[in-house]
Amino acid sequence: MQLEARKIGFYYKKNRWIFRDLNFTIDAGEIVGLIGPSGCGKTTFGRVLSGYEKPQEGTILLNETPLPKRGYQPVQLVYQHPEKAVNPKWRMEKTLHEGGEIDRELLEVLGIKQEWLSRWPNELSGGELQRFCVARALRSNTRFLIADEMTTMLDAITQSQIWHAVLDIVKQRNIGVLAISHEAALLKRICTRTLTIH
Ligand SMILES: Nc1ncnc2c1ncn2[C@@H]1O[C@H](COP(=O)(O)OP(=O)(O)OP(=O)(O)O)[C@@H](O)[C@H]1O
Repeated sequence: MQLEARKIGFYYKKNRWIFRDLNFTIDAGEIVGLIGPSGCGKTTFGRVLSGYEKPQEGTILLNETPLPKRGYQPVQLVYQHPEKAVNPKWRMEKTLHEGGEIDRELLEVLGIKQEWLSRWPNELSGGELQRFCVARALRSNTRFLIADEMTTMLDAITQSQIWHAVLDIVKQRNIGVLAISHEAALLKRICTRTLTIH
């Protein structure tokens, strides 16, 4: 299984390219770091790679096939602000169901307590909420995970617990991960290779 960005170009404002002619490939089971200065386009790249934004040029291919237009997306994105990624009017159980059948074992690995399922998002800490976003993203048919500053706002212990769980799961399921982060030390610890955007 391979996720490929082939000659992609993207802009928000006509002809003001954020990137162009960009090629990138990640294989199943790889954990690739992406680092670079603020504003260089890392988040934009993650959004294009996961199918949230459509590039003006080039294609995103999963095993040589374009990403599905609808239905469950095999490339999942988890970003920095879990509070913006969940519906504030849904209890956590419903949010989890958005990702399909609830996998109890996954919840346990991620340290999600049963009693949190009946809570509203604003009744959880940032770290607790992020665990739900990770669980929702790691449904059984997820093949690649884009983790965009996934643990940046969390304390060191929570950061380490979440990454520990994620690395366990992706290893078991041979999921590829693109980890976007400002933290070179974190990327050095978890990644098989790291790319730097200048
Ligand atoms: N929705 C948008 N509309 C217009 N311009 C945008 C939009 N989102 C981002 N940009 C611009 O695109 C450029 C790349 O932004 P992006 O968020 O991808 O960078 P980044 O490398 O992830 O930055 P950071 O490390 O600060 O998160 C920036 O100049 C930003 O101002």
